Amino acid sequence: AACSSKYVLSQIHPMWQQPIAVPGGHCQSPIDIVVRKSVFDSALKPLATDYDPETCQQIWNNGYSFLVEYDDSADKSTLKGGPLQDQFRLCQFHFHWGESNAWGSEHTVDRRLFPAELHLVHWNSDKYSLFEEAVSGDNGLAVIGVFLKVGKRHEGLQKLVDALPAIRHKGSVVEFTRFDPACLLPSNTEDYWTYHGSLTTPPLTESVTWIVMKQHIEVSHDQLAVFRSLLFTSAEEEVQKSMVNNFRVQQPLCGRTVRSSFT
Ligand SMILES: CCCCNCc1ccc(S(N)(=O)=O)cc1
Ligand SMILES: [Zn+2]
Repeated sequence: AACSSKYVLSQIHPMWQQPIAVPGGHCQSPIDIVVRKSVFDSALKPLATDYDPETCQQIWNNGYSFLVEYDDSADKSTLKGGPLQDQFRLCQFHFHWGESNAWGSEHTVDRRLFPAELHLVHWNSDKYSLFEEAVSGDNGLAVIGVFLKVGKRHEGLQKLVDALPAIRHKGSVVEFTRFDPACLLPSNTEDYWTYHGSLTTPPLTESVTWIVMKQHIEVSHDQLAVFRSLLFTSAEEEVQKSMVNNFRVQQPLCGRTVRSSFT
């Protein structure tokens, strides 16, 4: 399945701008990871993240999710190793979640749904000079996916949760500094699945090396409830819609192989 990275036209579903069908896309994301069909690859290395909290700049509501954005004008917060040959720069992270704890993740593992999923978005700074170029370029992006489960309170996440009421509406931005995203990674960063896919929201370009961590992180019910207090809508809109179920439906594998770094 040749994974092109050209822009693909997609039908936009009124509900959540949910692209439901993507003609011409054979490497779309997210997918269901069928564990027994994944192929162990001993050449896969542990992830090597090197994030500088000083590059953290702002947190904002873009009407799909909330994003924490990093200064990616230099190689200061980087990702290497894993399945990657090149060096990638962190540009942002965000989440996807459900209206209930029963669903919300984009990827699934043997059809198992998680209440939420974290995406750490990086672009290939060996090949490209801007995120916008890498978005539609081959081997342009690397996204780390981390599943969230409801359990004990995540102390590192709380600083981010406390900032959310200030960005309730679409388009709101507040300064957000000195946040180390490494605190959101699971303790085990050796075990992951990896496959070639796409962005899960427009432009849906097939430029992503996905790295989905096997180990989840835990957050409390109350922390996740604050995610759901965000709104899809801007302050001016008369009907306010709560920001929930901002995940894309699973896409066909189209013959792709999912590799695992563990047996
Ligand atoms: C050209 C401007 C694109 C902005 N948005 C990029 C984008 C979309 C989806 C994902 S995801 N959900 O696949 O990680 C990451 C980044
Ligand atoms: Zn995402």
